[in-house]
Amino acid sequence: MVTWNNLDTLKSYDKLKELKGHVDIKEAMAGENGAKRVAEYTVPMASGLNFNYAAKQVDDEVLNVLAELAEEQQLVDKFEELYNGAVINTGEQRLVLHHLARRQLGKDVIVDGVNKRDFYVEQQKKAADFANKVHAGEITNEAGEKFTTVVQIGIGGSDLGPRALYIALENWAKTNGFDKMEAKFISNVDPDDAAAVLNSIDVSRSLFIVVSKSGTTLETLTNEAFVKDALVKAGLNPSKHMLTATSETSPLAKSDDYLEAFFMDDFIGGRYSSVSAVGGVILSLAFGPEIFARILNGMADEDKLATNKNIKENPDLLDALIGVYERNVQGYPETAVLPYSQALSRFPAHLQQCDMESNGKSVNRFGERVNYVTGPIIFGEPGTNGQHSFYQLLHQGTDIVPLQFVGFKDSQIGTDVVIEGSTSQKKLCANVAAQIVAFACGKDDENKNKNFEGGRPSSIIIGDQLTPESLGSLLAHFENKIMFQGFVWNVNSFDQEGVQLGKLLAKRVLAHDTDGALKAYSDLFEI
Ligand SMILES: O=P(O)(O)OC[C@H]1O[C@](O)(CO)[C@@H](O)[C@@H]1O
Repeated sequence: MVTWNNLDTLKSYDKLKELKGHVDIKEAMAGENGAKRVAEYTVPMASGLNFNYAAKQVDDEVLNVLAELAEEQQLVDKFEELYNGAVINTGEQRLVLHHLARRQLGKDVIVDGVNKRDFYVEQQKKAADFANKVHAGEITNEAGEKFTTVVQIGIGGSDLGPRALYIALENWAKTNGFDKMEAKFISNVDPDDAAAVLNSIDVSRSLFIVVSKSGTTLETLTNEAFVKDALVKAGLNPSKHMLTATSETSPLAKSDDYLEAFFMDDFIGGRYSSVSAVGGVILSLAFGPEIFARILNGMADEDKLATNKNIKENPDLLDALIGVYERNVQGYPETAVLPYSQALSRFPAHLQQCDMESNGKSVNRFGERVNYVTGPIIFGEPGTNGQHSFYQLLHQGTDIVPLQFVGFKDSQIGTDVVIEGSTSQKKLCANVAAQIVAFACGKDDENKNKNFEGGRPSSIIIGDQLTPESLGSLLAHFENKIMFQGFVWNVNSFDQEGVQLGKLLAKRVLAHDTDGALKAYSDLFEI
């Protein structure tokens, strides 16, 4: 049986606070010591990935206390409660079942007589069957022509994850013959977003998936109407081009305006929903069902590692614990995710929602304000581009920002060129290796303007190539890291009350039900 306690009630946390500044990473990474750490401080992940934390400010003493904290806070036990169907989402009194959508880790989870694993598998098969019929030309447009393009209409978790995963594999799919359909995304209520996509495709050959778990999101419903208007103006019947992915209780579920409806339930939160129909329909249409299945397999293999109570064999838990040490003991408010892979260009954006909408909380799961900091600010861009953008601050700024690099030995397309003795891929990898050492070890210079203090922590997740499996394992790693950190902070990582007020005020503006500052700002836009 688990107990839910605040971080500052734990004896291990008191011990951890005593270890502030305990490791001078500049010293620890110098010379051959550094080489030994790089070899020692690494944990295998799934799908051939490895989590290397040599440049993080930890040693065996810190790691031992982190292991005590994991045990005292019952982190893996709480994960087991979650995947066995406990009501972990206390804010909405819901189960949290996104792991079950990729593979069953524990017991059967039965809700209202329905086996939830069977439900998820059934919806994945429905998406696969539909996609196969579209690819085979069995489902066509009214003129009998094959559909060539699929457009997802959604926002937040109904956009960010699926879009990041599509972009991550788009070139891999083209290189390996899995590019079945072109995919596009409409998310913002800004009319230019939808108009630009509509202007870039042949709407007569396009399918549109209206993706909204709630079925009530203003931007998505507005963009659905925007697209329907374009279809009608093109002389097309929208109901022959529109699909929906929504919860069974949403208003969209009852509409017959759709060629097909795919369902998710209330137990997979939007920011964790790429494994549901939210990601499954568009990825199965774009790449084929087997590729979506391979992503899920990569996720499931990483989830399995997360059930290990030995933190040195559990990369997701270890990364989470080091992040708590950096946030709550070292006092770093931010962290950056820096993938040295252009294909992961939207992955940091997805992690911003996944992490900050999960752990950006100041009350615990019982509604009591906590007296310690919780979720960090997440940002990031692919390398090497970030080096020409915000790395100045990362290297010489007054704030220390812990860094999370991701890198691959091989590119996806394989086209490369040797210039001055090295390929572009080698240049990319050389840069990320160099950055880790530059941040950790710095460079002494009498000219303080040219001095690099070093002592700036980073980790790297490194793999051979970004494939469906390694992408899945990478995504699961961060999802599980966020979950474990939420357990440490005793917050509910699975609701999002903080996004509701803005929506309500926007509705008041549009209904001209405003006063005070709200009216004044509305007047500025002549609404
Ligand atoms: O899928 P829906 O219900 O349209 O919600 C879209 C997004 O809006 C939020 O509810 C708030 O940002 C997210 O949690 C969610 O992913």
